[in-house]
Amino acid sequence: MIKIFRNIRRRDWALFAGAVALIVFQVFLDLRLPDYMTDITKLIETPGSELHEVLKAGGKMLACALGSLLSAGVTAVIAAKIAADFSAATRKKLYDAVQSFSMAEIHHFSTSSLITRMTNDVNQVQLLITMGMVAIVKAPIMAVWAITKIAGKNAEWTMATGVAVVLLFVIIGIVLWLCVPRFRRIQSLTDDVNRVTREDLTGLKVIRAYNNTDYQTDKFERVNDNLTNNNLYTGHRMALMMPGIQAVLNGLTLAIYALGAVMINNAAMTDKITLFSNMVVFSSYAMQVIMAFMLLVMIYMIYPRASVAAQRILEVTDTQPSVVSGIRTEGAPGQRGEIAFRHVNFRYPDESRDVIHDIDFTAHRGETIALIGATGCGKSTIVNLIPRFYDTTGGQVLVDGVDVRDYAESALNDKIGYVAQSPELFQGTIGTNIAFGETKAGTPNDAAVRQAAQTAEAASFIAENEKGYERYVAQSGANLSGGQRQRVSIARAVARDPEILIFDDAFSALDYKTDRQVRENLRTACADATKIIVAQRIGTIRDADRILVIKDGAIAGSGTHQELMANCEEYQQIALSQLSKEELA
Ligand SMILES: Nc1ncnc2c1ncn2[C@@H]1O[C@H](COP(=O)(O)OP(=O)(O)OP(=O)(O)O)[C@@H](O)[C@H]1O
Repeated sequence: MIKIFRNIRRRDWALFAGAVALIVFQVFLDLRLPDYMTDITKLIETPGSELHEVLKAGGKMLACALGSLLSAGVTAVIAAKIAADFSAATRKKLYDAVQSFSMAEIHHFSTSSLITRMTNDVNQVQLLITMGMVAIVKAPIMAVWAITKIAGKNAEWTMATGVAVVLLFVIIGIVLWLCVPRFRRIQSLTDDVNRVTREDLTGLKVIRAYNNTDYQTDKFERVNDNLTNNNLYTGHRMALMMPGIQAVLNGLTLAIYALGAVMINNAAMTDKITLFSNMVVFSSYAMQVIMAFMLLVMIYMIYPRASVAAQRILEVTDTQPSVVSGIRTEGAPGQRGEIAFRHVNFRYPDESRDVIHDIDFTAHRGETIALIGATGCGKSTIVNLIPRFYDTTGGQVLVDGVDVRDYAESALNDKIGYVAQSPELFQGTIGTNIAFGETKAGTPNDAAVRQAAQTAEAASFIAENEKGYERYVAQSGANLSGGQRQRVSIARAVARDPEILIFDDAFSALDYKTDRQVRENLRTACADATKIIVAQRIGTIRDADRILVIKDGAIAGSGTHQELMANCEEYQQIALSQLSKEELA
């Protein structure tokens, strides 16, 4: 827990020191109140006392109360500021950590859990700082100070206060024993609610089309009920605690007054008023002692959840990304657009077997290399190793003669234009989406954006809309068709003018005519770039310089369309399943 407080900014520690001074001042003022009360009682007891003397003592009491109020207000403002700064810094740290993660870490934590950790978990720790900071500092100071004030005053009353404190601890102990394990579960149960909600929202169309709203609703209700029941359990027990504490408080006042009544009754006439005044003063100090312990209770209520939240945050920020950036900014001299796989194997984290085996091929500058094979055979996995979404578990991937692991992340990314299987667009405009890729030369300019849109056959549909490149794109490109999204994402890759273009099944939503046209455009506009094309359609890849046939994660055949038709059975099967013999001839 303490480790997470390193995220408190240095200048906020200075504020914290100021808050501690204010809290000490506040406790001092609070504990002066009973002293002035003693003065007033003494003045009333003393014959001949003047009213203005009583008013003067009363005025001091009022000033102390107002001073204490003001200090408490300023302290609360400082605590809120420190907590808000802490949250901002922690969220930034989490964001940076997530940005540095490879797909392996993202899958390990899961997207929904990462979102809960960045929002809800940070809020829990923020709450602890806002409410707990004052309590943690104030409670011990107040308890010790108040105890020294009452110590040695009266054995019976001190004993009653001691019993009340012990009772308080017993009540709090029992409630916390029951609740802490449940507090610990709240965060993971919140993860579950987020996960199901996210799945519901992203799959809304499918859920409705399959009349499966009830199934998903059941799923949601289950996780929602788990969280609700957990909250109810802790809520009910915590609710019992407050009346318990109240009873102890009232019981203590009653005990002090009952003991006082007996003492006053047995005392000589002259001592009765002094004893009465002592009793009133003692009971106010005793209340301060109890209040100090109640402040600690508040921390106990927030601490377990905040502690779990802090652990979850630290799990993310302490995780070292499995893909670590190298330092090379350039490839081997004279090399450009060269990709070489050297006996590459790969196994996904937590899986028991390799999904690709001994992949070995070289792609030269300007070549088009295609990967084809049955679904799930490992095509995407192979191309994902080039931009280092994952690192190989055996062998080497070289770009321009240098192992991809040796490149600085941005230098490697600069060389690559990647088009994913499901095109991911961002909220903005068509123009901002195509110009999305930063390169060494900066953001692609308007001319590059327009040229890329031409190459990707996107220019015509962009021109159809009156806003053109300023047309609004919703989150994930939800207001564009599948084919339009694919064309914008192809244009985005082309606009970077990269050495290497990777198309992971990126033509699947295009009609045959557009598919052919885009490939022709790429051949001329990106003649220098090495193109790696993953595809399911023979038509998309038959003109490639080399086609790799992938079967069960290994290369089952390699050559041109003609060569493979002549000597690769797997390729022939795929080809004949899609095209007639005449078309293939
Ligand atoms: N993140 C992952 N964790 C574990 N296994 C995975 C992961 N992603 C993919 N796989 C598995 O790896 C194998 C290869 O998947 P990959 O996506 O590379 O196939 P593909 O040939 O591109 O398929 P498709 O043509 O259907 O897109 C599959 O068996 C798949 O289940």
